[in-house]
Amino acid sequence: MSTFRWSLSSPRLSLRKLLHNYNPPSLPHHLCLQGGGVASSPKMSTSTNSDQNTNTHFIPASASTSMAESYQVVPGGGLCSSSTTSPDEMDRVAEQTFQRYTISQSSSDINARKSGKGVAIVWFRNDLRVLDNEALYRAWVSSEAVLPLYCVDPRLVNATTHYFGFPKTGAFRARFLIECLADLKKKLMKMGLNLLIQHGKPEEIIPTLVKAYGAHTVYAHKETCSEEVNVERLVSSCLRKMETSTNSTKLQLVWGSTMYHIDDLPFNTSCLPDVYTQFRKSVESKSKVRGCIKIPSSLGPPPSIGDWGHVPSLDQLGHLGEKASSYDLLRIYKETRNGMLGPDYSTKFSPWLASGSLSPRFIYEEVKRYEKERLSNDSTYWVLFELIWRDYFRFLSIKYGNSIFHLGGPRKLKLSWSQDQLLFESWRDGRTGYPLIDANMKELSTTGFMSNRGRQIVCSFLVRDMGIDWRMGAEWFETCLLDYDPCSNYGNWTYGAGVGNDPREDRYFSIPKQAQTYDSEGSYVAYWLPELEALPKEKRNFPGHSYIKPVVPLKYGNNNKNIHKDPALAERRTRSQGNKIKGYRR
Ligand SMILES: Cc1cc2nc3c(=O)[nH]c(=O)nc-3n(C[C@H](O)[C@H](O)[C@H](O)COP(=O)(O)OP(=O)(O)OC[C@H]3O[C@@H](n4cnc5c(N)ncnc54)[C@H](O)[C@@H]3O)c2cc1C
Ligand SMILES: Nc1ncnc2c1ncn2[C@@H]1O[C@H](COP(=O)(O)OP(=O)(O)OP(=O)(O)O)[C@@H](O)[C@H]1O
Repeated sequence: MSTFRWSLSSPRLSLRKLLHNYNPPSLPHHLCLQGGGVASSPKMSTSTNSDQNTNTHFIPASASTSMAESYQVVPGGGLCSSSTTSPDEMDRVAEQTFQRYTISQSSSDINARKSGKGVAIVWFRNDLRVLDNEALYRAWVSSEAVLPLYCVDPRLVNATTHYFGFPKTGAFRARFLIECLADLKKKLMKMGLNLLIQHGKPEEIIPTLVKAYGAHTVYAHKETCSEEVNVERLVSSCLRKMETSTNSTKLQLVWGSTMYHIDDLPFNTSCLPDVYTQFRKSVESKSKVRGCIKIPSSLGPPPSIGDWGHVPSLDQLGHLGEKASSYDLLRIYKETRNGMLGPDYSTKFSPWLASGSLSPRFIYEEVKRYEKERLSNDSTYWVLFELIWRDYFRFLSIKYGNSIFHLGGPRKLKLSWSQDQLLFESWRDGRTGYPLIDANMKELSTTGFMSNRGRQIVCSFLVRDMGIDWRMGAEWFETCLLDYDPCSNYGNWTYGAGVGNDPREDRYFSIPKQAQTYDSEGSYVAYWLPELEALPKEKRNFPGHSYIKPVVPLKYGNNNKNIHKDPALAERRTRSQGNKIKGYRR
């Protein structure tokens, strides 16, 4: 069988370590696009020690490297067509992808489009890509010289989450960001530009640059959540303050984070359907996904800059010495996507989508190409189906504003919740006594990733079995996730906590049932909890006295016999159960 694999072109990234952590020999090798190019972004490197910031790697002794080597997110995007893609091959696929999504300088109409004068700044945010980047394209069209800029904003990297004070950006995502920036810089240089990296607040840096280079416009991608929108407002207002009778510089915000463009929705976002299926059916039948923006392959020269700055190091992002620590898969994605173990069950596109290194429209075009050139089935469609979820949560964040971050959620429900620190910590650290929960939480803190199935299960357990304030879980995810995106994270948490737009009233995930269905042989739990490996397969998820005693009983379950006997914890548990019962009486 010919085999193909997903190949994002993406950052040389710590996700490699993540994948390194996966990969028991029994992994199903099946998830992949074929035929060339699934992404256009930074690349995932095979080299763990390839830059000076990468001196700390998490590679568990038990992990074999072969799978990690074989599951590479390919530079330049593209779906590779071999089971052992070499770096050379990946570079070739990346180059082909780049050609496909750019316009050659010799193309006849290319210069006809470029009419602008002076300097335009591109302020990169969560759009760390060159392909399908409308802000970059518009800046090029409207100027003689483009100045690409990234601001290392202390509010993102050296800050804490809103309510519970966890680190705002954990070590894995910080490392991922570094790799995305390094890759973006390299790509821009290849196109005759560079990336100016400055440390500080955009509202302070941008006006200074505008003044120094006489920039007439600042282009950036529009965000939707209040923290990011506030920064947009501050930048705009600082630019307005600089305005003189001869000089006015505008901040031009461009939409580019979703597969369906906001202007192509068949409704205003204030009337967005609250139920996902209605949203999906409506956009599928009435909207069209726009083509990717094709950008010239050469964009330079940039304005003359003395010091372009360096890609930040991990310690500059507040993580001194911390551990950050080919196959034809697309055709069977629908059957595998609920898996938990290994690199191949799902696409792993999310970190690149969240950093904007990868555009969802790019995936759309590549899936369509795969369908045309190879095959089209439920699985190929299902990737788009999942991407519509991502769009849905992004548009919901516009409709519901800050309520997605509030305890009562978009439905403004007044439920009572526990903030029991001990229970929360047992969840966070993977010590609840339920192997499926503990394995997932260990995977999260060790790699910065967790499967969608795992996220739903641990969310349900925290809010429904422990009765804990869902925002504690959401903020912990905000700290840890490589693919943290405020809309998808808080959207899914409000949904899972029953304060969002879920038409189902009590979305309870029964752990025994989930374990039997998705980890029937206990391979996943044994991978993350090696102490369970020696048990018979059918016992690994139900280890009884061979494992930590469960810290709470299940809401629907009869495992109360074996509950933790620590009286303080038991007392707290009773309280939190009380809260929970009260909380769920609607
Ligand atoms: C409690 C909870 C929190 C989550 N937080 C985030 C988050 O911060 N960032 C994030 O990108 N996703 C989040 N998700 C959604 C989902 O779990 C991840 O997108 C997915 O697991 C990423 O793996 P993948 O790229 O292999 O996904 P695949 O299964 O291959 O799906 C392809 C793409 O579809 C999109 N997608 C799939 N499922 C969802 C979903 N439920 N909601 C939104 N988009 C989806 C993602 O962009 C994903 O990359 C969360 C889900 C839950 C239940
Ligand atoms: N990108 C983001 N990531 C995480 N949290 C965010 C993001 N954007 C906004 N928030 C959250 O949104 C909330 C906004 O809080 P803020 O105090 O500004 O307003 P509020 O009083 O909560 O809301 P409102 O003004 O709508 O009543 C905070 O919980 C903040 O953390």
